[in-house]
Amino acid sequence: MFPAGVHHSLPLYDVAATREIERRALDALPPHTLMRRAGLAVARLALAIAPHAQTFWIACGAGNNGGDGMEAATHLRAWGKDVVLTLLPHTRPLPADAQAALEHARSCGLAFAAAPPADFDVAIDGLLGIGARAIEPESALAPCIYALYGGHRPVLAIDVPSGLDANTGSCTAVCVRATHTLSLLTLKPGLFTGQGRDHAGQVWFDDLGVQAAHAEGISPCAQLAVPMPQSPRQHASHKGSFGDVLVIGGAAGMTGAAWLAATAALYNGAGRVIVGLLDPHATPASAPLPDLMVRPIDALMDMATDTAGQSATQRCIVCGCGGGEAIAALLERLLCTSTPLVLDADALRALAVSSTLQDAVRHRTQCGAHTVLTPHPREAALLLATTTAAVQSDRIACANALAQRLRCTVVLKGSGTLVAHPGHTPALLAVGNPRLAIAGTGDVLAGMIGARLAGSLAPYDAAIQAVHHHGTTADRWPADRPLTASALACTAPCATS
Ligand SMILES: NC(=O)C1=CN([C@@H]2O[C@H](COP(=O)(O)OP(=O)(O)OC[C@H]3O[C@@H](n4cnc5c(N)ncnc54)[C@H](O)[C@@H]3O)[C@@H](O)[C@H]2O)[C@@H](O)CC1
Ligand SMILES: Nc1ncnc2c1ncn2[C@@H]1O[C@H](COP(=O)(O)OP(=O)(O)O)[C@@H](O)[C@H]1O
Ligand SMILES: [K+]
Repeated sequence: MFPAGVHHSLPLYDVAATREIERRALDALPPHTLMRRAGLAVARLALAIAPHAQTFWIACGAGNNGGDGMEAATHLRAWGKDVVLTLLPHTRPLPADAQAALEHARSCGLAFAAAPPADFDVAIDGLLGIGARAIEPESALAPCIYALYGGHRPVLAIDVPSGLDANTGSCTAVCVRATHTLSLLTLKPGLFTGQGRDHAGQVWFDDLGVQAAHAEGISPCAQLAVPMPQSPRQHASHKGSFGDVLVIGGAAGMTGAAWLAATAALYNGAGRVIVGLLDPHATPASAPLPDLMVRPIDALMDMATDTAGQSATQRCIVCGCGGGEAIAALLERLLCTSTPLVLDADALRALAVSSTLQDAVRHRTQCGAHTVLTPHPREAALLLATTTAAVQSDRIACANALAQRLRCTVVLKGSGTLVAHPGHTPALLAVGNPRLAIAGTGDVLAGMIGARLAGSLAPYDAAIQAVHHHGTTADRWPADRPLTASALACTAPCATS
């Protein structure tokens, strides 16, 4: 058992895959072994979370998630704790494993209380696991769910917070808000994206000793990603070794967006950063740093579209940050180059309404050129001709669909950012926090990706590394220091992290 998050790259399995792994394990092990292991793991974690707690409320549903809770109860009771067990009313018999757990609990002297305790030190949520359907507000489950987390005590969710969709991280307003979740057998993607991070709290993982042996041939639906460590720079190098980032954007009133992307590219290791602003009145003197080069937009476009004399892989174009409507007219030319491209913001909006530009993106890939799109959910919805709510209701599927449709790398931003790339398992990064929900942080991410592409990283790796740096920097930001996009732009990744 260990905490899952930013330190380990781990496969994520959806419910169908988890059921198959569970079936194989159940076939291979003596009856009830898995649930006994699950119960012990839950009890151990509950005690680790609150070593001095005395009263544990274990809320059990009528499925196997409840069975895990009953097994946990037997251990906590044996360790001298006061255990209050409740069981949701049910009309159908319990599944066989849960029924065995119930009989085991009774044989250990445990009885079921008619109602939740008036007070408790720790609550354990065993109401619903991967068998959950969305809980409607009028559901008979609702009062129990509110009572679980309404006491402001630690809440340990077994496998999945009750009501959360384990595949997508979506839920209704009635869903347990846990402080900790112990994912059993497999790690579920819904714990890390959409609304999952708000409901799961700190996620722990226990494979019950079986996953690796029984997952053979079963593909994960995503990978909880940790980037490859960055290699230190060679001594025998020069500024050309680290590539040029060309930033094209910054229409009138939005020049800040281009400066943010450029600054982030500079701090993230680009050899040179050259900016072409679409605002005709902007002057080179307006650059926030003397390190940034500024060219008239026409000159920069000529430079961007002329790859003679320079290896195209040593350059990257970041396009669209504050680009306004003017960016659309430039995109066709830029898409014809073989230079790696990061398309953000207004470039994405232009792409969404033009099938010609979309064809050009696909064509680039056929020619071996790299394109990275960095939509937030609203931009992804425009590109997929759907609604933002539909994107958020299944972020993994939408990121995959967009990457397949446009045959390029897609970074779907937001809580639990996804990096999808045709032929790769989507990467899910459980980093970042709501302090990033401020204007300009997306421009910073575009620049961070651009610097890595200019440094010749493959697009999937460049995106994962940049999202990880962007998110972990925000996660480590001192609580008493305001996080702004410009401060975030001026952060450099460690060579070995
Ligand atoms: N069988 C085993 O030995 C093991 C089972 N495990 C546990 O088993 C869980 C899955 O068990 P189940 O498949 O029984 O599923 P659940 O325990 O999630 O419960 C499914 C039951 O709840 C009902 N239900 C679903 N949504 C509802 C809603 N919105 N309102 C009211 N009732 C609702 C269903 O009709 C069904 O009766 C896992 O999440 C995990 O906790 C794991 O511990 C591994 C071992
Ligand atoms: N609640 C959140 N949790 C984690 N990351 C977030 C959250 N809100 C925003 N972010 C991150 O902040 C960035 C915002 O990007 P974007 O919406 O494009 O902003 P802008 O267009 O203003 O630059 C993205 O990288 C996104 O993943
Ligand atoms: K649960």
